[in-house]
Amino acid sequence: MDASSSPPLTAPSTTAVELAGITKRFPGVVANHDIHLSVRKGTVHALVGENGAGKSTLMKILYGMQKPDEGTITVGGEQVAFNSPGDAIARGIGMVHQHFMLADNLTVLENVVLGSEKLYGIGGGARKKIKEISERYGLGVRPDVLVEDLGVADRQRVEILKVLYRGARTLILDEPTAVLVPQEVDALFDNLRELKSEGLSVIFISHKLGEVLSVADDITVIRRGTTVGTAVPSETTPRQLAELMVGSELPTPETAESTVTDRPVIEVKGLTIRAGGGPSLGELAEPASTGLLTETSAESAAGVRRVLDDITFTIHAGEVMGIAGVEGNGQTELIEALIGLKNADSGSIAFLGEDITGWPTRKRREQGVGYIPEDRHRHGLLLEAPLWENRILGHVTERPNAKGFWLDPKGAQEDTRRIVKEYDVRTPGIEVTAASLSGGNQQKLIVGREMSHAPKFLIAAHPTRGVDVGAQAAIWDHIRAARREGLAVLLISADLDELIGLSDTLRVIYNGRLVADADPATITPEELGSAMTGAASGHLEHVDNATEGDADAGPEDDAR
Ligand SMILES: Nc1ncnc2c1ncn2[C@@H]1O[C@H](COP(=O)(O)OP(=O)(O)OP(=O)(O)O)[C@@H](O)[C@H]1O
Repeated sequence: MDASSSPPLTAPSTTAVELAGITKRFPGVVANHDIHLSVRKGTVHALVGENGAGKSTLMKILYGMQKPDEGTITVGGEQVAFNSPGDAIARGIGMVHQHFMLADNLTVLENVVLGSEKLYGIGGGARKKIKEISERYGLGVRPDVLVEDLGVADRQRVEILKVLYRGARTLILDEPTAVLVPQEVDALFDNLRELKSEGLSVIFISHKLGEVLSVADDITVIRRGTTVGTAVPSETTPRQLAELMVGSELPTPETAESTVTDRPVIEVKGLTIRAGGGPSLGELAEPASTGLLTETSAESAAGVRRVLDDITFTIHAGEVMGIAGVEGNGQTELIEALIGLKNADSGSIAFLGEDITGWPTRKRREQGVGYIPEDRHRHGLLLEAPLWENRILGHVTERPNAKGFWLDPKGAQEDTRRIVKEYDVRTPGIEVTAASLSGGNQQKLIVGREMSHAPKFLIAAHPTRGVDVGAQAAIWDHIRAARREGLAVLLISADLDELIGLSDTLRVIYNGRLVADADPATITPEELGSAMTGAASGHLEHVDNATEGDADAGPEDDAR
């Protein structure tokens, strides 16, 4: 592709992109029905709607990943037909996916030029162009750092730069703020304003309606596959926007009183995992993610880096303990150690008074540990299997999926129907594959499955990621109801409103250590965000791990 093939800056029309009468059918579902979307140049245009409303489908059509059954696409005043993302890119359409697609072991420059070597070469020319784009839009991207050394927000900026490098004039951002802390969201919005001021357009998909109202110039609402209207951000409240999405009035959420007891359900003492160490127990395990942990306090004097460093906590029946932290600070390893996918180098885990440190994953699950995984595609679902088989996943030996030693498909199928109904999973049936569900509906299925086994301890990683506001409230209600019955929950979430709203106790993880406690009743998302990035805050009680509890993490502790 040639950079000069992107549309000229001064096209006569003020409309960047127009989708008209778009219809797209899948077996049993009309994903888009006569959709209209008109994106003005130099604006941020938000696309909102419930899970399964048809947002991703519409964007896949605009990005050339899927072909519409009916309707037209117009870019810069000219009607186009895309057969592939390459065609869309050539017309100045770029997409930043929710799951970043960068290669960790390559530099920023290598990642950016990969597949686009013809544009500006792979050396000086490319470096110059990257610097130029970075400066022009205030992205602060350095071409020669390794992607694995970058945090989530920096990776996102590299993704944005990558599409700009390919000549994008309209950028599609799919839930870009789901993984960012509030300060990073502000920085992203500054970047978007820079893009706008240069005449570029952004299509912004998000379930966070407050953010939508603060950043969008125009809003299009999609309901059940059809455009139901537009909203003017300055004249709309988040609640009104949600009601427009749903098509009815929203119930006011109930306020939840504390249900915390003094009965310990899970007791973790001195849990330590060194980088690269600890073979996995489960067949689903993945290699240790080192994330941001490249230096500083998690490194012992002996030079052995710890991705989890002397973690000690207790969660009681009826308690939700939230852990706040920027992604990559040890959360993944903590979750995997608790569910039995990763061995600890030292420390112990007790469940209802019994030491389960060496137990395999299946035994933990059978005894009442529920698990909503971080990455639903990798650990939560068999994408190509039907919904009812996904109901069985992780619970092969348990009722209603098994009778004695035998699988009970009928039992699983019946119960899948119940989950679909109770958790409002929008699907034409239980025989369709998990891959054909929208992202939010996949998440609802997983939450429904895990809650159905009446867990005593639930490991909930981003339980409502990608889920719309109505479904989020419903999932919170399910978790709160189980908490009243004595469920203990470890909640890890990038959504700080969720952490603050759902947690009884709140702790901050940084460089593999629990560094501070926060009171969910008084802390604000901004204060919590600062604490997560290592900054001090008056509303936090800083914890000295070494003196907490009676854990003994071993002799190497002295080295710190
Ligand atoms: N490849 C496919 N095969 C079958 N059905 C599909 C496929 N892709 C999407 N669908 C269906 O089309 C509808 C719209 O899905 P889409 O992913 O566009 O929703 P969405 O608005 O992006 O939802 P979410 O907010 O949950 O991401 C859903 O009912 C979904 O199940």
